[in-house]
Amino acid sequence: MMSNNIILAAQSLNKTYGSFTALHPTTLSIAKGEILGLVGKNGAGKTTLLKLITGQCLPTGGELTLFSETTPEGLRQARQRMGAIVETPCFYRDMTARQNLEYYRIQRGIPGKERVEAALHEVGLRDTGSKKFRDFSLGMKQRLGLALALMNHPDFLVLDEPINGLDPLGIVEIRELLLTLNREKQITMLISGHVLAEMQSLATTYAFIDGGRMIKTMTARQLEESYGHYLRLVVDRETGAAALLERHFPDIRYSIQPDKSVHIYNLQGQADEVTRVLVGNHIRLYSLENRGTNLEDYFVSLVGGSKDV
Ligand SMILES: Nc1ncnc2c1ncn2[C@@H]1O[C@H](COP(=O)(O)OP(=O)(O)OP(=O)(O)O)[C@@H](O)[C@H]1O
Repeated sequence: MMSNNIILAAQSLNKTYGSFTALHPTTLSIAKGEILGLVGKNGAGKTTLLKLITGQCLPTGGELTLFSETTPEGLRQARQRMGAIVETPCFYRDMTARQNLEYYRIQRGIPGKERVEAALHEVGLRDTGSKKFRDFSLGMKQRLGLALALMNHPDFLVLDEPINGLDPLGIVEIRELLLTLNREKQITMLISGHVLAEMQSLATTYAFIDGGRMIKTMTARQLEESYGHYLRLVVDRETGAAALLERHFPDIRYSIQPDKSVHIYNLQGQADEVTRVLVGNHIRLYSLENRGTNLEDYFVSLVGGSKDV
């Protein structure tokens, strides 16, 4: 009997097109509340896996369990609890955000006109008024797709490359929005992407796929540790500095090296704050540097070849 905590379980799930294997037998599970980042280069098989999950294509073999359901009828019902954007939804260029969502609400038989308003509110598009879809920025288009996926109050969101093509600000906005949905509405997520760094601070678990094969899964913490990025500090009193930092950053993970330098594994984005705390407390800071491999280089070391195709 599968735990209720498991939203999705794939067991040797695979897909071939004639003699071509788009997805080799894949085993994967997603627990409630998780944000799984499915990372792979173009053509790696991400969309194929997502389509098998959403029911947009049928597996050649293996088993899929969604919300503890495995039969075709059970899966159909389980998918009612999902929201997905796999392949960009076809919105009407000459209609507004509201008109587009209302169209799909009726098409999909989702009861309650207020769902449109609520979904627009959730993605921050309530004030787009009479602006037509054709005049939307890419970020707004992604948000509208997300609003569509949210209209049926899903417990599980499946999003194919929601961050692809966005500018840095757009990336931050979508990431914040997805994190809010995950935290406030406890929506479990499966998100694909081909740039590992864009998934950072979003995914709680990573699954790396290449050439149709799932090559590795790891938690965000394991990723952080294994790609070996850290802040290296050299100070006059290393143990005093460490104790001080522990008080200011309760989640800090560090080690003191034989050469007395301090390596901090999880505060890369807070180097200024670390400096301020040390200097403000009369610790002499001789040097502070960001060290280690770049995240995308680590990705290439996992999957091989160029960073992108
Ligand atoms: N209907 C199909 N018939 C034959 N081959 C297909 C079909 N759909 C996908 N493929 C092939 O399966 C492989 C995996 O494709 P998939 O779309 O899953 O990759 P992806 O990782 O999502 O890449 P992208 O980011 O480009 O969408 C590709 O080589 C693709 O050409």
